[in-house]
Amino acid sequence: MSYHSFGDYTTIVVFGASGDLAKKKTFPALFGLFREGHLPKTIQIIGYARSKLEDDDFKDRISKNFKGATEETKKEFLSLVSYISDPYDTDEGYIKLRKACESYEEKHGVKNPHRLFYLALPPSVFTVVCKQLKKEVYAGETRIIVEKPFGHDLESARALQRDLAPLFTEEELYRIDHYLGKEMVKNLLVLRFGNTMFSGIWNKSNIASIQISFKEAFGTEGRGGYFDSIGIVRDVMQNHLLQVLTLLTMDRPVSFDPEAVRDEKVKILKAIEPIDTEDLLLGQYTKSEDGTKPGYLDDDTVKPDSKCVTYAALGLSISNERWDGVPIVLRAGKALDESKVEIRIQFKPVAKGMFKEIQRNELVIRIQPNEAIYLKINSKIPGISTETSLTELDLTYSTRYSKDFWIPEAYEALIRDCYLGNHSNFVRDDELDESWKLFTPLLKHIESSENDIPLVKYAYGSKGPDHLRKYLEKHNYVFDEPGSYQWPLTSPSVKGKI
Ligand SMILES: NC(=O)C1=CN([C@@H]2O[C@H](COP(=O)(O)OP(=O)(O)OC[C@H]3O[C@@H](n4cnc5c(N)ncnc54)[C@H](OP(=O)(O)O)[C@@H]3O)[C@@H](O)[C@H]2O)C=CC1
Ligand SMILES: O=C1O[C@H](COP(=O)(O)O)[C@@H](O)[C@H](O)[C@H]1O
Repeated sequence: MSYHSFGDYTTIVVFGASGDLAKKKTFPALFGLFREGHLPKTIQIIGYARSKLEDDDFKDRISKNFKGATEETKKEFLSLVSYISDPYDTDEGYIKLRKACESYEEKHGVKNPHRLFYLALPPSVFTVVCKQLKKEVYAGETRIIVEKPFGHDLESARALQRDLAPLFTEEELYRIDHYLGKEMVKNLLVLRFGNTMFSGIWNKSNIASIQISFKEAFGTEGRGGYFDSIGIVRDVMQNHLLQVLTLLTMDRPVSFDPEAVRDEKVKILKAIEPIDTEDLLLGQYTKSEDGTKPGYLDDDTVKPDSKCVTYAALGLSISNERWDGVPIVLRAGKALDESKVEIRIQFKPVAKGMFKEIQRNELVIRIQPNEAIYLKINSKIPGISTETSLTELDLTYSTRYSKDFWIPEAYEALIRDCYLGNHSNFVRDDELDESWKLFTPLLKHIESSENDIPLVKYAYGSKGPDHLRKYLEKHNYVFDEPGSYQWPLTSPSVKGKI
């Protein structure tokens, strides 16, 4: 597939360059791409923010999180970087920016400028920055990476879209959902459509339930103030988990062309039924059992009686020929027992007949940590035993692939895609609209002061609300019988009878 890549003489501007995202993700990703030879050594990178910083202080700040940096590569990369400190809402900074672009382009004889703008900014300033950019710095070919959140609900997302649409075409906008840059998420289409054994069984006749789960072993400590008006549903479900679900359930696109992929994503989003507000499990974490970790409400930056949801499980259903009747659960929580994001697809039971006990097949796709795909299958216990055991076909990346493979971080992958002009892993306007249409009624229901939504308390470091097991069973998920599945199998005592 060929895209229109930006060339050797490109200017990358990071707005909000003094901020947290720029320091933790954007600049380390630019450095990672440079280190791996995926950014030309001739580009220029400009950080823009209001904070008064000397160039050297700025460079110190952004390079703290660089990985795999030798002094030499770091120095080489930082020699491409400069910093402009000016307001977002007046002309002077943008005029400086334009001059910096023009003198660089003139020096290198660039006739058709290539300029990439990364907005690592709070949404309150997106529009003003975009207006100024258009007025003062727009020239040649422009690409703009916009960070989430793209709105707080359907109405605000549409308002933002209305503000941006007259300024930049959809072709110029790259809305980041960083889950689309994760290696295993990028593998979903190949896994599904590149394997007859999967594409043939990917439907209601064979699949009994689907779960997508997001677990974080840390709470909102220090970010409570930000999180309190967001909640876990808006923070990771309306965007990251829904994106994963669309790739997992959409029909086969005619090609990997970005628009072909995104057309199918929009179709499947339209087929998802409105979320049943009676079918929710919502929770908020309390202190850890040993009292060493704080509860959500212990954070001084959140309202003392906050009803903010830090754990949610919700059921979805898709009304189309492929998925009708298959229960789908999205679940996400902060301050749990582990950090893990995975997809579980459980298959329908095989006919018993010849077996007294036989378990279901399950396909697990672990997005992080340690990417893996494993399929639980029944097999005869080796040797003289006539019993079956549940075992797996296992593709764990760390054991299958040598460490020489460079798996880019999500932000590295996405900035590279934008540079190359590949929109596949960015969120299109109609996709965004559909996702808000789906989630806004649920968010209104949860956040309305008239609805006294029950919030189940769970301890920091636990598996989540106690009711979770029952909730999943209600949605057709069958837990392995205790002792029936063990990994790795080290003794022949695991059950299952022929
Ligand atoms: N931090 C993270 O890990 C993630 C962040 N995001 C998103 O990325 C964007 C940036 O995030 P983050 O870097 O954490 O944000 P920050 O709050 O650190 O803001 C970035 C920069 O923007 C400027 N800024 C902050 N508040 C305002 C304001 N009210 N008016 C004008 N300028 C302001 C500040 O720079 P100065 O004052 O110097 O101009 C600040 O350094 C946000 O949209 C966020 O939701 C998405 C995923 C993860
Ligand atoms: O967007 C967000 O994602 C992170 C989780 O991202 P991951 O790549 O570490 O899985 C989450 O912690 C944060 O609250 C949310 O805003």
